[in-house]
Amino acid sequence: MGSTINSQHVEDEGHVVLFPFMSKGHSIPLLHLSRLFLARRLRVTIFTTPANRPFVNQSLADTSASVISLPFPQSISPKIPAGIESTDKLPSIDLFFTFALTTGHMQPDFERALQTLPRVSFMVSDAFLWWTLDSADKLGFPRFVFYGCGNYAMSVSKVVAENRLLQGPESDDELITVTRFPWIKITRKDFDEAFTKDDHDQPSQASEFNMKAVVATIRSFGMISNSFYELEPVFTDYWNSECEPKVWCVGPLCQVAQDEPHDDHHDKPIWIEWLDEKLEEGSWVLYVAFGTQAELSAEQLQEIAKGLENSNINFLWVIRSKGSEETAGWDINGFEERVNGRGMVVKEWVDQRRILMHESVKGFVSHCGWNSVLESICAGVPILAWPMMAEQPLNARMVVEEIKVGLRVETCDGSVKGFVKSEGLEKMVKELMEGEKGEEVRKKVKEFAELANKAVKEGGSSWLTLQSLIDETTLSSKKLDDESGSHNE
Ligand SMILES: O=c1ccn([C@@H]2O[C@H](COP(=O)(O)OP(=O)(O)O[C@H]3O[C@H](CO)[C@@H](O)[C@H](O)[C@H]3O)[C@@H](O)[C@H]2O)c(=O)[nH]1
Repeated sequence: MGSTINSQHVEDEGHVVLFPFMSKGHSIPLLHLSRLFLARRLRVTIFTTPANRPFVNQSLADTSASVISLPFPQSISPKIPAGIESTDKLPSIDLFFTFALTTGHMQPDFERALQTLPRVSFMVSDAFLWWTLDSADKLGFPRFVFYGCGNYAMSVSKVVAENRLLQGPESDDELITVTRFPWIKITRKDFDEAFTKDDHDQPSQASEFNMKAVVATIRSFGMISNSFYELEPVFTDYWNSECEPKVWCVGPLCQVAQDEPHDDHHDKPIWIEWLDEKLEEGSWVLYVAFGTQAELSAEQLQEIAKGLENSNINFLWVIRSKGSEETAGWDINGFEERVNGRGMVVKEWVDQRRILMHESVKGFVSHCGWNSVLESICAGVPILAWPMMAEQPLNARMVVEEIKVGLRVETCDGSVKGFVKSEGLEKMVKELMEGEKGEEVRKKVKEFAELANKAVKEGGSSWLTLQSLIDETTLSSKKLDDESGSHNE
């Protein structure tokens, strides 16, 4: 799947337009998906914005994908600082909905650009770019919605919303049975406050945005899920028998990168060298990282440092590069000196998948962003689940309670997104790396790693699903061409 695709080899079997949402967690999987389309001989055009273009270009440098950037309409929302075109660069995640709603102003430019392209067979655009459905409708091609999350989170959220389950209990921590899946219990805290505290007389930006995304999803041709059937069959079957539109599981998309070669002589960051040393010593390493969006307070960072230091476990901790202000207020240098040799702190962008695949890495403290969950599963590394926002609490339930490939960090008040004291982290880190429960989840995650690998190989469930998606859409597009007598350029 990770083979080099160059323009000479691509035959024009159809043309797909991709429009990823402007955040790393949403763009990375769609960039992987574009490689799969290229490998199936489709022409690929990707839309982005000027500030995101270098990342897209770099990710697809060895391919024939065309990249088009449209201006980001920053002037519409002066609260968004000039030059910020990605949610992971926003000064605060509180600006998320302003940012997401602003993207709607890109529609006229998007449609003008689409009109200059060869006939489009179909489009895949992020669920957060709801307005792209209208553009596809106007220009007469089907739109697939890309949801960055898994089918468990999608299905549970749908059942909870439809049955108004969050409105019942008095306390935010009270367990609520998810009626359609009665073995699953959630709390109000598993969901973002933006959605649970809405005032009906004055709908929030969050509910306005949510409504637009949901309505556009229902009207779309299909949904593309970064998951594989064997990971969550109950929830995929539920969706495809009781909900619309159909979901097509074509993941885990991170597997696309599995065969990408690393030039170890010229491309070996110090943290990989450090992991190599640990492997030579025969020591295991815990990887600690919380994705590209999570905002941790200085106090929380301090407790993490203390917990890791006291655990006596080797660790590699990646702190978001944006966060120099996040690390203010605690003595990171003193900490690094004290754990020298046993722990490493990195404040740069890393190749997370490469770290997880390293043989020395045997555990992952993760916020349970869906990409991190999949990357950990594919690498056969068990997770210490520490959800922080968005659908991460549901992903954490899936990881710990449903497929049992991880344990949960201990919050000091027992609540889903509560503060974690150093003792709660230390205890669970030791359990994950050295305890019996850790051993059980390590065994289980390796079973899923094998299933993930099979799913994307030729003849596997995701491989076949992708083929049927392409067949269905490109055949109908060709039929339209034949009927109208037009041709692809
Ligand atoms: O230094 C870094 C930091 C991140 N990553 C990659 O960036 C992605 C991060 O994605 P994810 O783990 O899903 O975390 P978020 O960035 O927090 O993702 C957002 O998007 C996800 C997909 O919709 C949601 O599941 C999350 O809740 C939401 O916060 C992963 O592929 C990581 O491998 C790197 O490669 N290097």
